Amino acid sequence: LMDFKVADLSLADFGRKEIRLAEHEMPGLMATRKEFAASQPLKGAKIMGSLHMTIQTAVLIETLVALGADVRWVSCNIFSTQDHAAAAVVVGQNGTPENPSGVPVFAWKGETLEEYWWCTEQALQWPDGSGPNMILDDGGDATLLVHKGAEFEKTGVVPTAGEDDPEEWAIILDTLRRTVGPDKRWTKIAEGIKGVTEETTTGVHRLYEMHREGRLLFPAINVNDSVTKSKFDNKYGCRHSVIDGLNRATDVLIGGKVAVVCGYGDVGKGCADALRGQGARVIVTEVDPICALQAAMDGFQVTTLDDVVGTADIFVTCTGNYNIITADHMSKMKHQAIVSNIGHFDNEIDIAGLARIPGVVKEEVKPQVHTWTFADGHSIIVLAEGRLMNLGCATGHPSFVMSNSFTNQVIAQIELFAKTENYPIGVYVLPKHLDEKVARLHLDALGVKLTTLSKKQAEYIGVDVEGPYKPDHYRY
Ligand SMILES: NC(=O)c1ccc[n+]([C@@H]2O[C@H](COP(=O)([O-])OP(=O)(O)OC[C@H]3O[C@@H](n4cnc5c(N)ncnc54)[C@H](O)[C@@H]3O)[C@@H](O)[C@H]2O)c1
Ligand SMILES: O=C(Nc1ccc2nc(N3CCOCC3)sc2c1)c1ccc(CN2C(=O)C=NC2=O)cc1
Repeated sequence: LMDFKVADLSLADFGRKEIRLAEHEMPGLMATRKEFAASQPLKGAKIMGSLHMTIQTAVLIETLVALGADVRWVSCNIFSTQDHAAAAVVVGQNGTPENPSGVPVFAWKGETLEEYWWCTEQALQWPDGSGPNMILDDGGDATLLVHKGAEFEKTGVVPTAGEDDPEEWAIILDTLRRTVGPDKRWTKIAEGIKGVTEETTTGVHRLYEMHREGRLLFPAINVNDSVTKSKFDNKYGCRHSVIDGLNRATDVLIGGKVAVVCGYGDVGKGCADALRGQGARVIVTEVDPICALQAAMDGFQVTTLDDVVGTADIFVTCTGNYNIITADHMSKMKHQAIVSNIGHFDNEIDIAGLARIPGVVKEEVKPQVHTWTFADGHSIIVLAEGRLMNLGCATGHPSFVMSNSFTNQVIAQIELFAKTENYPIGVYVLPKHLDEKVARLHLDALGVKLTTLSKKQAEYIGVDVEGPYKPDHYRY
């Protein structure tokens, strides 16, 4: 009998239909299923995954299984689970809600923090008491729990805080106190892990920090910095989903309006391009002269937020920085200006400051869309309460974008599991030829025909005919 905990198995049929549609939009993952069907490179792999339990992630999970892996899964965010995706993964392609035969998933939308860490603990232990030999992480929480558990068992001393939020750290400590013991469970789990592949900037930062401090217990592949992951996530994902979020939230006509994009990095470039595509007059704000020059070269007006805060209609922050749009800015905005963030978690817009303005009144129009009315009677519309509007007001990135990110994950899992000897403890990025391979696996679906270098041409530019085509420091 399989162990799992999800919201509602009866949603499996709906989830399966959406997974089928997503598979068509995830050609990289489906191509790896074909390429590796015979060789089963992940046979023997026991993968614990901690990554948003969405429809796209379901396709990733079932790809890992198709390559031979034994998988257990949790979400890495208490709100990001799509319950129909979780249900479909548990039931599996041949099971029924009465007789599920898929993959153990411990995730549901709206977990408490205690439930979140309970789920992570469940997925790190197989029914026979053994642990995983691979981790697939997004944000580093699974890697953190294993490391802090092993540290606690080794020193016998309560480990120092690994989480910024004291409430969350207290919950992790409770988990550790309850599970750390003479059986050295966490030490055994850590010793059994060949490596971890990490999805995002936050998790990668934590890995480099652990390695720098000599605390990293197994090798890691930084998937985030694959070009075919971060460019897609940041630029093409947001280019699609900033419009998706704005339309679902407000249905405002973007054409003819003035839109301000704060930050012209990968995300800002995608957002400015998308908003211009809808006919908005886009104004960019930047602190970096190079990015500001790029914006100007791309035909955007570049000025300060103070210059345009009273005349613009739509604001999108994508700086990765904090306190970009202040309460004072918002009080000066025109009636029904739309304010949104697609950049850093939840502090690019000063919502707390806005709430402290005397006489301001917040009203929910519908989930994730609020009006804030000032004492003088004018209002602004704030999306997702200043949090990531493409997640709060839309469904994150489209499947094709995630196919690029997740094909990197599958290739990285195979690298670490099948070629562990090539990866002494440390943090690695995928070699460029594998990054290029991810791109190759997506070309047929878009009808792309690549040109082949002649031998002489390859020699002329100093590359192999088959690539890699660029030096490691090349900026795409
Ligand atoms: N919502 C999503 O789905 C999603 C996807 C990918 C990345 N992100 C997040 O978006 C943020 C930006 O990502 P990125 O890859 O574009 O980063 P980036 O560093 O490439 O770009 C950020 C830009 O903002 C500029 N900036 C910093 N402070 C500023 C300020 N005060 N005013 C104006 N500009 C300022 C920087 O100079 C930089 O050019 C990050 O927090 C990233 O985690 C969100
Ligand atoms: O974080 C994600 N999603 C998310 C969804 C809803 C949500 N609601 C929230 N709250 C806050 C408090 O008040 C209540 C509402 S926070 C929140 C977060 C998320 C990130 C990346 C991908 C990337 N991705 C995949 O991994 C697969 N497809 C994708 O797009 C997904 C979700």
